[in-house]
Amino acid sequence: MTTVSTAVEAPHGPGGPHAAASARQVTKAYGAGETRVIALDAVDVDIALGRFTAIMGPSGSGKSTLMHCLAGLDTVSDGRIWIGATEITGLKDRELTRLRRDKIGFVFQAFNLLPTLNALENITLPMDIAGRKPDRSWLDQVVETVGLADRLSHRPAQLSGGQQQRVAVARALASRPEIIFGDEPTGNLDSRSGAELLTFLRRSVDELQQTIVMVTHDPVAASYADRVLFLADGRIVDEMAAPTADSVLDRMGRFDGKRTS
Ligand SMILES: Nc1ncnc2c1ncn2[C@@H]1O[C@H](COP(=O)(O)OP(=O)(O)OP(=O)(O)O)[C@@H](O)[C@H]1O
Repeated sequence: MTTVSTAVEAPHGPGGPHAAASARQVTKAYGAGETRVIALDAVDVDIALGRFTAIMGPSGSGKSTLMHCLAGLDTVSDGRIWIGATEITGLKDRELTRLRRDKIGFVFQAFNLLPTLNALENITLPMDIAGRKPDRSWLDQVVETVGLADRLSHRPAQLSGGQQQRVAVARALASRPEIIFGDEPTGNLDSRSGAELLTFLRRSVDELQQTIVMVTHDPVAASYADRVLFLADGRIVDEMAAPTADSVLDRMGRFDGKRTS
């Protein structure tokens, strides 16, 4: 671990120039007294820039909590978090909202598309709301990458679940966020649509240099990542580079007596 910089304006966070996000000694506790739960226990992690990272672990191990804290959707009880060079712990609500809007993309299980807008309008909606003009050539590249070029004028109801989720991914990619967080983004998809979506996420990393962090229970989904972080009881207990579905399944099997979904 490198020395933790205290300057908010530092050119990079404590993980160095190749970290898109970093956590240092992050603890998250819910409740108080006898019902107090330590969801994250002094977690240190760096999320590699331009890479695809999966977060796995048994149910209740703290995966969603870690992702929500890294993405500034939840506050930490202790410790510090950076997105790129910007420390987000301690930011005021308004600054955090702006940072999330400008630097972070989200893909959740629910697609959250507006039914009255077509695919293209849904993709550009967050930028329209922010008053930003989409970069046309980038948008074309994103639409091409996620394979939606011939579906742009369709409304969500005219698209399959997999296509709707691809619109949600394109929406996350459109503003070129520094980092995209996905919470079980393939959770509601059949296996074919899920595989398609994971291929698109992989391509956005390989071809568009996107940084992606994805929480998943599925070893096949995790095998699309460059690196898997394994959480247990609120701590990162292991990690794996170049994962395969079998190697991830094998590692998950060693969480003795714990449910994995
Ligand atoms: N809002 C909350 N209030 C109280 N406890 C919470 C809250 N959110 C999470 N927890 C607890 O924190 C721990 C970690 O939860 P978290 O949702 O991060 O786990 P997870 O690994 O994502 O689980 P799953 O795989 O089941 O989605 C669990 O013990 C959970 O019960």
